[in-house]
Amino acid sequence: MGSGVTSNKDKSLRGDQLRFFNASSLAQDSCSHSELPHITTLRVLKRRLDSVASFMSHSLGVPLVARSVQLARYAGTAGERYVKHADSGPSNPTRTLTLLLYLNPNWDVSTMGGQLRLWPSGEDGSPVEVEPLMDRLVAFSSATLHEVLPSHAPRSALTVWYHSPDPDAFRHSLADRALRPTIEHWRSVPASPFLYLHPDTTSRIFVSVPAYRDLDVHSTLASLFGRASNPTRVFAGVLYQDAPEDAGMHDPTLIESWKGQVRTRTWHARDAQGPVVARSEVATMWEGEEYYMQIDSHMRFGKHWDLRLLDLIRRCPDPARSVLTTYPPNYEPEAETENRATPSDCVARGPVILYVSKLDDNGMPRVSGRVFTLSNPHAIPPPPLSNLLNGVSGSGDPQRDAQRQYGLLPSRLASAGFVFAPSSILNDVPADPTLRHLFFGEETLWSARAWTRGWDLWTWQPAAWPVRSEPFKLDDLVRHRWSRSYRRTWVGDVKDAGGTDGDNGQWSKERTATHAVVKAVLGMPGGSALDEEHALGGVYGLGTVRSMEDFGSWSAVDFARGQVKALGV
Ligand SMILES: O=C(O)CCC(=O)C(=O)O
Ligand SMILES: [Fe+2]
Repeated sequence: MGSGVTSNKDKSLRGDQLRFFNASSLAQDSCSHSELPHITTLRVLKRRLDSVASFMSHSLGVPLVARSVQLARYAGTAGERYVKHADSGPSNPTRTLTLLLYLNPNWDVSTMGGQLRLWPSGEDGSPVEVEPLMDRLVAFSSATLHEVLPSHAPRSALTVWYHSPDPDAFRHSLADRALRPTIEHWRSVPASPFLYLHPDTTSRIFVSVPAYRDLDVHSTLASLFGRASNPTRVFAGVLYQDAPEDAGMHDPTLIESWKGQVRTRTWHARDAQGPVVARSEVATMWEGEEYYMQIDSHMRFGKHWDLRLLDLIRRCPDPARSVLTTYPPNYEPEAETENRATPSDCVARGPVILYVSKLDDNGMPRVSGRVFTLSNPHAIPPPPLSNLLNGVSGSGDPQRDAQRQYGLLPSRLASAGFVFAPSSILNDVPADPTLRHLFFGEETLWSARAWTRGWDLWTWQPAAWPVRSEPFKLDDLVRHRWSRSYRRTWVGDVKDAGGTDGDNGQWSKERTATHAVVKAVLGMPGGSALDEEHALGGVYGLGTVRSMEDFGSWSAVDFARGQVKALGV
């Protein structure tokens, strides 16, 4: 297979040590036995680069073939560097596309240097710099001038060069087209290639789990801890709202290994007052963990979900004021396996876009989620893929950069069933315990409170994530069991007890009063008078950083008129 280690004679021009592999033999299993584990890893990484190249090849209509694979290591002991050069030239006329994947955990550019500097628009244009962070992928035309700045720590990268018969055609179609992807193209993108595992090794996560007579809650916890990279830094607060006949429903052995990290409280199901009140109760079990995650009691988690969320939030333009949220895809417990990836998981889905679909009969905004497609009128355009072409430069617009570089998409609304945010959100936008018996309406109200207090809402593209031997299955960060038929529900129990919509009992009265508060805070018709807590700037009211009018435009709801606006594409 590959040749041995080589290096350049003139270390001042190029100070790295190199190992080359033939792109096809890498794919064909012709290496020595002792090398096999490394080759397997390389193969996984290379396939990841190949899928990016294949996307670009399709988008631009230019065939691209992987020729050579290079592992390069700058020892970092003597400021090793690589001076300005292009990867293609007379000796390499068909080299077209350079894809680089950095393999440097814990890279700190302020002490280690080692940036890749590129001149995407030629030597007269301004250069862009890319930090060689773990798992970061950079793509550029091989004709682009670039250099590696002096490295003061060991710095490794995998490079694959792709060749085409006509590199100029490739370059020009890159330049001509902003690469506005069609949905077919976009769906074939291996999600965010920029996921990197530069790990946050200290943050703890508090997970809020209100449970109503849910026999799935311990399996949810087992998945939560079992699939985390660092389960010892995960803590759960569980509120069981159970009836006496539910005794024995929760198998303690499922959470035995983590019981020191599970804080519990139990209410009689009869005393349940809906999810918002339950979330408010669970919040009292928080003990200062840095992050807050709000989930439902019937969820499953993807491998390394903790690291992945910590990574994602760090890449939001304002990580301290950002909320990651989504309506997760469904799971069926019957289909659960260790790997949990089903054939359909191999198809890249778009991100889920949340929007207010209607106001219901009680005037409560209903939130819906749709998988993004270009034809979906509720869609926010996907990140343009031009970032793949000329290095990952900052555009000066942090929102755009987040979108472009990391597959983050701004979200109009937050879902109640999945929120991940710095735990300061617990102080800033606490669950409102006065919202008794509220079900629909919670999400829009909480979103408005968070947004007007300056919190940004984000969702993400589902990522291709290497899972065991199946490198490119989509392993979702989180899944949710959408069917309610397997369990008692709070709404169902209330109805059985006579608390239906037409009922004149206490429950209906209280719920109507709650709806009036929701409407009042949101500035909708039919609201009640606002008390101090719910007034503008009050603990359960709107914030003053952004206006409700702007939230209306953002979420496409005319709250004052009580109308849902049509969303433009
Ligand atoms: O490692 C890098 O950032 C770039 C390396 C490079 O330019 C090369 O090996 O040709
Ligand atoms: Fe290079």
